[in-house]
Amino acid sequence: MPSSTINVGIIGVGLVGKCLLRNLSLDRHTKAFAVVGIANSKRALLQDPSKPISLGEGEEPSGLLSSAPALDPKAFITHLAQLQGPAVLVDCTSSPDLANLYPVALRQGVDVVTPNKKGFSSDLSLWNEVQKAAKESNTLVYHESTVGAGLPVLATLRDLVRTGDEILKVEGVFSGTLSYLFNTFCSPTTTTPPFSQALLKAKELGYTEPDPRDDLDGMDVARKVVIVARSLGLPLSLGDLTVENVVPDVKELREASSPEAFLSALPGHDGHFSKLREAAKAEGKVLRYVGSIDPRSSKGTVSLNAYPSSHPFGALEGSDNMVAFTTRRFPNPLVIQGSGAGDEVTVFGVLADLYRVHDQRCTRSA
Ligand SMILES: NC(=O)C1=CN([C@@H]2O[C@H](COP(=O)(O)OP(=O)(O)OC[C@H]3O[C@@H](n4cnc5c(N)ncnc54)[C@H](OP(=O)(O)O)[C@@H]3O)[C@@H](O)[C@H]2O)C=CC1
Ligand SMILES: N[C@@H](CC=O)C(=O)O
Ligand code: NA
Repeated sequence: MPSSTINVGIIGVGLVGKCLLRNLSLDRHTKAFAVVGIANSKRALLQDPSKPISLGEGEEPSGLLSSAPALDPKAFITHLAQLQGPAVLVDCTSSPDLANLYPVALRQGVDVVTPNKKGFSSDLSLWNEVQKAAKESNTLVYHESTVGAGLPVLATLRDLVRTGDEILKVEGVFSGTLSYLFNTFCSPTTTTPPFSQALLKAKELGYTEPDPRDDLDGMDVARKVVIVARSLGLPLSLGDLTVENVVPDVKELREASSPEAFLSALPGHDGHFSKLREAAKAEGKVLRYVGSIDPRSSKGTVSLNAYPSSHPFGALEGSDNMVAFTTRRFPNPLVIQGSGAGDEVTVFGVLADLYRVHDQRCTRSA
């Protein structure tokens, strides 16, 4: 009897994972997906597909997990592998340790869908191992939300590459947080908040990484640039990129002992960012944090630049990302634009990936 339902295990039920669980609890998705496991960093609830886990109105994942046993990530994967029918591990953490387990899941026949950038931007050996494990075990890996949240950046790239286009340049505003920060902090039309306040707002809106220093030091954008480069077939790693850290070079910020210590020291350095803004303004420009890849030279850069407001990057608003692919077919670049951070837009990409798996698994076995 062909399966029409995919068993889903979600590790990480914070901002993104909780929003995913809430979406998967809606009637429109329950025919296609049964949530058979959820976990945070401490506990895991495993369930039979006949009694899928769902999150009702007003319920919190912490409530569902309160009396669950301790998480053993390998046992979580084995639970998925042993169930009847196709299964997907959805990693909604930012943990490198879980990313290291993707090959283990794939080799047990469990597909992987994730917005976690760590696994695809860290050691090239892990990237290669993931591709090899997926190929050899005929399993699937999708990670659209690792770049531009749910915006169809990687799907478009895959189509461009697969259909034989030649990518000449990829350039973009890849961070929802930094886009929001510089769009509001450099707004020529509205009263601008101090930089540190804009960051707190970005955190409140769910745009930042669990540790906002990962956004400000450029590493989040660098990871996205590496993922795009590798998706293009370039063997780039973080160490190959030139990355501009926007955190002022002072000990209390660069060596802050915790995210909280960093956030409480930042207001003392608002003047640093105001000076940068005023210098750009004096030239009629605004600040934007941009990543670019030149496939011909295999070089990638991530930096804070000044653009006139008439430039497409200069005209961005809110948390918008903008990714421009200049290719042989598209000498005037193919441009993707839209909100690049936040729970709903990230979950859009994760759900779209889950439906990609569903299309292939449930058609294949039918
Ligand atoms: N926010 C956004 O706009 C976007 C986010 N992403 C990515 O989505 C992922 C999740 O982000 P977000 O939901 O904001 O993060 P949160 O910090 O809100 O949630 C993280 C969750 O992962 C759990 N967790 C952390 N480490 C482990 C571990 N080693 N094993 C098991 N569980 C663990 C946490 O558990 P506990 O509560 O117990 O600590 C928590 O449930 C990140 O990789 C992020 O980069 C991607 C695109 C956009
Ligand atoms: N912190 C990230 C979230 C999405 O990847 C960002 O701001 O872009
Ligand atoms: Na995306």
